[in-house]
Amino acid sequence: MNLVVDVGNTLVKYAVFENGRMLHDQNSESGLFLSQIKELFEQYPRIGNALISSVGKMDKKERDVLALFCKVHVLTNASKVPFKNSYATPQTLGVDRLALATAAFYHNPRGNTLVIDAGTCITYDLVNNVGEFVGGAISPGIRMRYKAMNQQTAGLPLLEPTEVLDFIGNSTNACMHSGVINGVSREVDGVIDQYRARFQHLTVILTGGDSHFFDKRLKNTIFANPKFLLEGLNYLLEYNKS
Ligand SMILES: Nc1ncnc2c1ncn2[C@@H]1O[C@H](COP(=O)(O)OP(=O)(O)O)[C@@H](O)[C@H]1O
Ligand SMILES: CC(C)(COP(=O)(O)O)[C@@H](O)C(=O)NCCC(=O)O
Repeated sequence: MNLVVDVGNTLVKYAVFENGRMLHDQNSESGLFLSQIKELFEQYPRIGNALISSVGKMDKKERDVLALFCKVHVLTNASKVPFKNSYATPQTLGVDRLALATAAFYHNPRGNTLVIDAGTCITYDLVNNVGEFVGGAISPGIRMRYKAMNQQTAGLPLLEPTEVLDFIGNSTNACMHSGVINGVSREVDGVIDQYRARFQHLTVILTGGDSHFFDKRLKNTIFANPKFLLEGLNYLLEYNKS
């Protein structure tokens, strides 16, 4: 059994796999993860290997505690990946994006795949039909846009994301929701169109904790897969075990 841990900039997500099948998955605020480890290993004592991917805050203590229970691998830019990495600065590429590209590669090995991950940031990652990660984009995430408007103005409140009824807002709150939610939907659709114009028969995967705020608004066809990154991590754990 494998345990994979994705430490993002907002949440820690983890999952237990056996023979490629996800048996359990959970979200946790970063401070809470440590207290959940013991319980997890009581429930799944056959976990033999764990892979940690972190672009957020996971300190050494958490890794050391995990290492008391099983063999721990840490995903780094030097880890083996099954695709060709053509990023010009592979040493600065987020390891979460390595996992997304790996999942794209295994799900669609001979096709062009764009993965959009709406988390703290929105990332776009393209793996082409010859198994090459070519890059993508990083843009501010949904909550980051709300926070930026609140923090960098004197008069705008901090809002929780919500459904937008019309793209024309008729109040401060409605205008902010339109700017963020309608704006992100337009951004994502526009970016997908750009990739479709360059890559034939493009498959688009949408994932990430904030994707549900705009997925229904997209005009492009996408496959929603909230567990895509965790699946990529399990592939990478198998690939790096030996
Ligand atoms: N328990 C939770 N605590 C905080 N945010 C949550 C929680 N459950 C879902 N979310 C949503 O998930 C988003 C984070 O998405 P995620 O893909 O986990 O980002 P990251 O990988 O950058 O940590 C948050 O912005 C929030 O809207
Ligand atoms: C872009 C990211 C901040 C996304 O992190 P997330 O929103 O998933 O928490 C992360 O992948 C990262 O720190 N990347 C390093 C820069 C790069 O990928 O080129």
